[in-house]
Amino acid sequence: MITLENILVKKKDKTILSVPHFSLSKGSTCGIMGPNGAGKSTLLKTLSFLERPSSGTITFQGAEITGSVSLETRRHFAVALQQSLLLDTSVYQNVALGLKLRNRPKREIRERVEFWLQTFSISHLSKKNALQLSGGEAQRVNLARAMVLGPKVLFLDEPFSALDFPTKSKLIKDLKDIINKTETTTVLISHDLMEIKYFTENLAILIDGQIKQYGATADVLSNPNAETAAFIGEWNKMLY
Ligand SMILES: Nc1ncnc2c1ncn2[C@@H]1O[C@H](COP(=O)(O)OP(=O)(O)OP(=O)(O)O)[C@@H](O)[C@H]1O
Repeated sequence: MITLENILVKKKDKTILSVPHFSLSKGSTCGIMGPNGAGKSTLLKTLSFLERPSSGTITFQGAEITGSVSLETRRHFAVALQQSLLLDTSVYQNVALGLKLRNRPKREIRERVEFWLQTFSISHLSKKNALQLSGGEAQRVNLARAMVLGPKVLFLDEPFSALDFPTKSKLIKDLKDIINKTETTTVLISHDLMEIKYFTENLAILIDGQIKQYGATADVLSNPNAETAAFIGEWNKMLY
């Protein structure tokens, strides 16, 4: 789906991301874990074309993306962050906004918004102001707002980290079901091993701007290499 080759991202002459090769297969769920400042958000911004690398090649669905990214390509991606950044209007309008900006017909907007409000179990909040929601409700609206656009790739940067355990586990389960059904390729940055273990098929361990291990999540966690073990080792042993 997306391939990176010889990617370097430099900030103020310092290399903060160096990825010789990375590929994300269609319909997969990929976790990214690593210490604070390792470059996880930078990798996510590079994969989602929000930030252009200093050098290297990015391929999307077999076509190399050079120069500026077309609006059409950008529209295949959706990003949800830890902070839901909702607008001061109703839940319905927040979810409808992206479709309105794409000039979709009114009837289609209504049908799609209603479908996604229902799918995320937030239909009852439709008329409520989005700034008056709990953290869990706001994150559901945030994810509905992303999924209503029918993205091919969904990028999630710690979307569950501010939620309490029951709220988080219910949302993760619902989102996993949705992603499986829609076969949406998904990238999840998380610091939570349980989240990663439940949600992702593949896992990349990023340390000091480099991917130190990448493979099936179960393999990476059960057979960590020395660098992965030094990062997650004790925690992994305590939990599993
Ligand atoms: N605009 C910038 N200018 C200079 N340095 C930057 C800039 N953006 C990021 N960095 C640096 O790049 C490194 C990687 O940042 P990034 O946000 O990608 O890490 P991260 O793994 O997502 O961190 P965290 O887990 O704390 O969110 C950090 O050392 C950060 O300080």
